[in-house]
Amino acid sequence: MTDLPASVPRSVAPVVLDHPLVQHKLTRLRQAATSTAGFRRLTRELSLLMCYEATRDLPTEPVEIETPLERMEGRMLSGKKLCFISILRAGNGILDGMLDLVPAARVGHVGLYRDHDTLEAVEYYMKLPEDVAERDCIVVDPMLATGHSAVAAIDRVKAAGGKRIVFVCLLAAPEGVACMNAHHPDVKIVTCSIDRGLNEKGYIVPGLGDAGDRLFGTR
Ligand SMILES: O=P(O)(O)OC[C@H]1O[C@H](OP(=O)(O)OP(=O)(O)O)[C@H](O)[C@@H]1O
Ligand SMILES: O=c1cc[nH]c(=O)[nH]1
Ligand SMILES: [Mg+2]
Repeated sequence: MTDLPASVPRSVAPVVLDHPLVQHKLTRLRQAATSTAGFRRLTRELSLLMCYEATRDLPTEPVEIETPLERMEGRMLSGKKLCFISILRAGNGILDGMLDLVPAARVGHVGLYRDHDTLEAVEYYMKLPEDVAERDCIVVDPMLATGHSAVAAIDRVKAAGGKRIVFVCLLAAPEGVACMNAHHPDVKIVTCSIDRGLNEKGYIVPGLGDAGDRLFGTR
């Protein structure tokens, strides 16, 4: 097989968090009997764990510090800055946990809803930090179903200059992963599970239902 030229982006394999804590919390999250409060708390806890993985490749630099006993060289995040981008509205459930870990990150919002009939993403709001081009971007949304919403959001982040992008979700469908790989093969997906597929209404199965409705108690 001939090697692709370096300019052609390749698909980055999705990272599935198979850690026991993640799987335990995800299973409780999926249960229909989990309350709105429980769903919100579990989403926040899972977000901390996903943030840990999504920030794995951030560069660090040596820093001289004094412990109470002696001088030493530690490491801290280098000058590169982070931007979290939440796909409204369910993305905000993940954003909260991410900001607990990186409180200084900038935040962008892309408002999209899925048209129930066409399953296409419809934009209703967008606000990104001006310097998004200089930041590492982590786009968050609990669900990657058809992939239309994530692809539309990342289209907009790239149009604004965003280059290094990771996409974080609780659940992905194989269809959504394929859609992302087709449109944004340079974007790494971090998820807690790749489920079996989509049902006739475009819901992830076995899934967890409508993430936005479960987070905000709107149904
Ligand atoms: O991959 P897709 O097929 O595009 O589906 C995933 C999208 O659907 C849900 O949003 P929804 O439209 O329900 O909006 P909400 O967050 O306001 O509930 C979910 O939070 C994703 O944004
Ligand atoms: O299963 C799904 C698919 C899209 N959006 C959701 O909230 N859940
Ligand atoms: Mg919804």
